[in-house]
Amino acid sequence: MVNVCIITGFGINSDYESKYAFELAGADIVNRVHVNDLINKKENLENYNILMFPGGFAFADDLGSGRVLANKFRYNLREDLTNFINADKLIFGVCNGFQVLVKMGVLPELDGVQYQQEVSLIGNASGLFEGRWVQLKPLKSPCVWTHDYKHNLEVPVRHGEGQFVVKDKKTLEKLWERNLVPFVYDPDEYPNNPNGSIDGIAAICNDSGHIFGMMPHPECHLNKYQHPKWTRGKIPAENGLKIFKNAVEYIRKKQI
Ligand SMILES: NC(=O)CC[C@H](N)C(=O)O
Repeated sequence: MVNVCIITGFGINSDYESKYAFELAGADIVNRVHVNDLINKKENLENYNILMFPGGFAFADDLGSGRVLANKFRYNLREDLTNFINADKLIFGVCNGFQVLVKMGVLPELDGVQYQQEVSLIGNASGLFEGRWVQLKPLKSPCVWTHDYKHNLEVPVRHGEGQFVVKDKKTLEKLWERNLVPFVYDPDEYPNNPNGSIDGIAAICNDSGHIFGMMPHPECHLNKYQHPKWTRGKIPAENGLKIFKNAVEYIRKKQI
């Protein structure tokens, strides 16, 4: 069985699209689960094998996007999350969800999960909220979620704090040495790189390829009708649905 837990509550707004993406991808159970229901034990992560943090404005981006929700998990659900990660299950964070994962310190977890932040996503270099479709180039990586992308992926961005930064040069070197960057903005220049991320980094994964985060929204490009040029231009060969299908097929094969 492929059972997906999609975190919701407190200003998250891409949970329904994310649920639909996993249903299209063939998951068996896809539940939107309020973070408080996990904390109050009304729900339990051990009933799931895929966990997604969707986009939105959790806690209205107070203290910086993703910070409060990251702390809610880090200080109330650390044991459950660690068990989930150690069971080789899959975790995905999109936009606000990506911000949560890096600020919780579980991505990229270069020296094992220690809940210590190693990278961040800060205010866009433009100082503006950026919203548009962008091109991403897939790169070789262990990422389960981006397996077998052969063409540039076109997906929308909509964020104010998407600038990927690292705590030091060593961290950046490790990300490249270990191929932990599954997507870069291509071309790596504004406006296609909407936020000024270092090296055009749009997404990162951990060494196992099970934990993955990206700023653009693949759940908003699941079919050609969502693409802005579907009535009058060339539709890209691949869309965001493949990310969700890769995850569902991985779990089904591994029966985790
Ligand atoms: N669409 C989103 O998830 C936005 C993330 C975050 N609120 C930001 O503005 O950067």
